[in-house]
Amino acid sequence: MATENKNLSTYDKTKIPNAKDLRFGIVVSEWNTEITSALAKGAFDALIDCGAKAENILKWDVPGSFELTFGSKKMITTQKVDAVIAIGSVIRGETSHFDFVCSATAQGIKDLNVAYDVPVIFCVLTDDTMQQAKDRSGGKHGNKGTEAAIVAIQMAVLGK
Ligand SMILES: Nc1c(NC[C@H](O)[C@H](O)[C@H](O)CO)[nH]c(=O)[nH]c1=O
Ligand SMILES: CC(=O)[C@@H](O)COP(=O)(O)O
Repeated sequence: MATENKNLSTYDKTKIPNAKDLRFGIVVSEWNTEITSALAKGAFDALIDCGAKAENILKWDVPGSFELTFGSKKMITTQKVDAVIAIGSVIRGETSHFDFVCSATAQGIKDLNVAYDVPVIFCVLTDDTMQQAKDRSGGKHGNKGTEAAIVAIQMAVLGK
């Protein structure tokens, strides 16, 4: 289902585990900070709405989406967190650099989920235009940060 047919911000709180005892890391890329800041707010607000304590949410910034893998690994290996949300916004430019950044970031985050026992949630927008990014970070399609927060809670309690 394409995003245009699914609002990214809708969730049924009665079906989400309470996050009061969970600790979260949020690693945020500074590229396209207008977008990534909105995604991070959406994620933070949703975690709080689902019972998480503000003092149990640790936020780090990294330069770009390519650095999300290292930043998330550092978070996992040095901090006590039950899940990490990796937030980025990659917007296509004139060259193929977009493809390399998107692929490397997706593969890197996937690799972390294989190598470690802490879920890392892929909250990286990969858009052709700034408008598409705005639409998915609090615009007409909702906020992918909200969606990522709900996934983080669900994955943090999986198997427990
Ligand atoms: N063009 C975008 C980038 N590029 C920067 C890379 O992510 C990386 O920081 C650099 O290659 C140094 O390693 N990053 C984004 O997050 N979004 C972009 O649109
Ligand atoms: C995703 C990118 O790295 C891209 O925004 C860089 O732009 P360009 O391909 O025009 O150098």
